[in-house]
Amino acid sequence: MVQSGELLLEAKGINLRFGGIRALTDVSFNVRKGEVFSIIGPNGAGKTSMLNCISGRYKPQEGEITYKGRSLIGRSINDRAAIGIGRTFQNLALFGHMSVLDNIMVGRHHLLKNNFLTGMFYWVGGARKEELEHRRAVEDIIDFLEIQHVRNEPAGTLSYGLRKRVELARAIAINPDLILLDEPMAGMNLEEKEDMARYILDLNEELGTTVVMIEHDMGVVMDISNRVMVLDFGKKIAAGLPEEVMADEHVRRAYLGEEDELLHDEEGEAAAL
Ligand SMILES: Nc1ncnc2c1ncn2[C@@H]1O[C@H](COP(=O)(O)OP(=O)(O)OP(=O)(O)O)[C@@H](O)[C@H]1O
Repeated sequence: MVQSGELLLEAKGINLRFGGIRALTDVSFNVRKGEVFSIIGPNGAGKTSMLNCISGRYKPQEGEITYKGRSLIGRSINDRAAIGIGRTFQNLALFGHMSVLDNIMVGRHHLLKNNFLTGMFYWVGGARKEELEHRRAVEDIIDFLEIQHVRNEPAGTLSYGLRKRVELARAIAINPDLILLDEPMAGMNLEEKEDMARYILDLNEELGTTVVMIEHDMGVVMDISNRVMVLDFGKKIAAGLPEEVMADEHVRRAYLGEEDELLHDEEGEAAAL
């Protein structure tokens, strides 16, 4: 999607510690409206911690995060969902015994205006109309992600790739302007990865949702990201266009360690000859 340049999310000087562990050190970055922004880095680099600071799961000891120009610090997780920040998790967090449809309905709960009292006037009040609207919105999401064929199946019986898609559906159900995806392709086969990449791009291009994504698959990152930020040991070591970041010497050393090992092996072999 074309970037409008308008800032949607801004993180400044984020510091997050767990006892003696420094998960994030002075991390600053911004995400523009309409971008696909990827966060990459080796295991333990602080990627999920950063996502958790945005979604409200973790509270940084120092730093500021603003969304649409308003501070997020001090806002609850539900509050952040209500202002349009959706997320998926690294490990699946679906209700396995519930149907796909009901799992996605859970995502809409915070949008339900009617409570128990108005619920008593279900047939005469607006509650029925509201529920119908929600059902329609959920059906649209089901169509969008092409999961009609499993809509009534218990989520726990689906293949891994389909469960990840249902999780994405539930995150979309809150009508997010910003969606945080934690390793959306992890554990998927090539075909499932290609499908997921297409859904993320459709979400971005057709629904205009801004995406912040953690992903280990470099092919996917290069293919679908507008910009990439690299974390290493809790610090930002690079940010920019995917090709710039991949060409960065520091990043190659930190992140593409395998390549260094390869070089060492070649050197080792050469030395042994
Ligand atoms: N709740 C927590 N309690 C204690 N330490 C934590 C907690 N969450 C994260 N950490 C630590 O913070 C550091 C960063 O972890 P984080 O999960 O953010 O990294 P990551 O880049 O997402 O790693 P991975 O790619 O393995 O998922 C690690 O040293 C981790 O052990």
